[in-house]
Amino acid sequence: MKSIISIHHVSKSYEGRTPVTALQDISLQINKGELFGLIGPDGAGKTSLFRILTTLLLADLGNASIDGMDVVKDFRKIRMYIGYMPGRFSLYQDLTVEENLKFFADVFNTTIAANYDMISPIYGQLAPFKNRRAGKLSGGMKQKLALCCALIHKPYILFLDEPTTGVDPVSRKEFWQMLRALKEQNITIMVSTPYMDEAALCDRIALIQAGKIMQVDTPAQVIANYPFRLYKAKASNNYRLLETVKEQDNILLSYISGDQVRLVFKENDRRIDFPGIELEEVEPTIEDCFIQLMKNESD
Ligand SMILES: Nc1ncnc2c1ncn2[C@@H]1O[C@H](COP(=O)(O)OP(=O)(O)OP(=O)(O)O)[C@@H](O)[C@H]1O
Repeated sequence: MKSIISIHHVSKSYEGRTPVTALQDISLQINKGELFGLIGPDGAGKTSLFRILTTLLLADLGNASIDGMDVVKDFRKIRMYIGYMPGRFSLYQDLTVEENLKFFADVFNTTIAANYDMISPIYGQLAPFKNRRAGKLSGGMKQKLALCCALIHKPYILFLDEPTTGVDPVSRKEFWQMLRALKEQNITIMVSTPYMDEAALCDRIALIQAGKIMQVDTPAQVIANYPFRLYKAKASNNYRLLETVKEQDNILLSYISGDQVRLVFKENDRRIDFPGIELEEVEPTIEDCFIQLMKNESD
């Protein structure tokens, strides 16, 4: 498959009293038409990578290209073909829905009418509120408007930085349906998220932590690559259970996930010195894979 976003050995640090290494030797290829997820917690380096790819920040080392255009030399050209939705949607709070959209259309020397077909399925939901100021919209509505603004010049590559952070679960679900529909129109989408459950909705994902890519694969293959048998345990007090198992030498991994403790045993010794626990083998989730890879990196 043809790659449309190519990243080669990109590194980025920020100077300051405490210098921060935000990206360490990142290499990635994103294929044409892919819905690609960059999955990682706050501070992992997602925004830094997005800003380098959208020509807003220079890498210290390495290079990247968008559809054959270099992010440094060809930055003007790239900006015409990409759409970027930054984290914390960059809307003008005092402008109305329609004024925001018109502003972004003007920036790209186009009009809402000329590109209405591109945004109509999403803008249709916003139309009843077109005279409302952006600052008075709900999180889900802001998110839809920000997506329309990123799409108004008909880009064929979209960069969406944490578009679902702080948005309610229903809007999150709707948003992913919109992304699927955009993918059907042959738009390549690179999207970042700290929500591990959203990883399953991508064609391929990169798991990023502390500026390093730990694994790149399809969500199903990331799960298939999990190297251990994983168990869930429930007890009357999960925190006490966790403290107990951390003292035991037959436990390789232990952490709380939701209402249970997740456990990986060394070899086959499944002894737990805690009364009345229920133990059951489970399929790993992307979050389990992430935690295991993080542990690998720190060992
Ligand atoms: N302008 C800056 N100056 C100094 N440090 C920075 C700057 N921008 C980001 N960082 C630091 O670089 C690291 C990576 O930040 P980045 O914003 O790229 O990560 P992220 O995964 O997008 O996280 P978040 O969701 O919190 O923005 C973090 O430790 C962050 O504090």
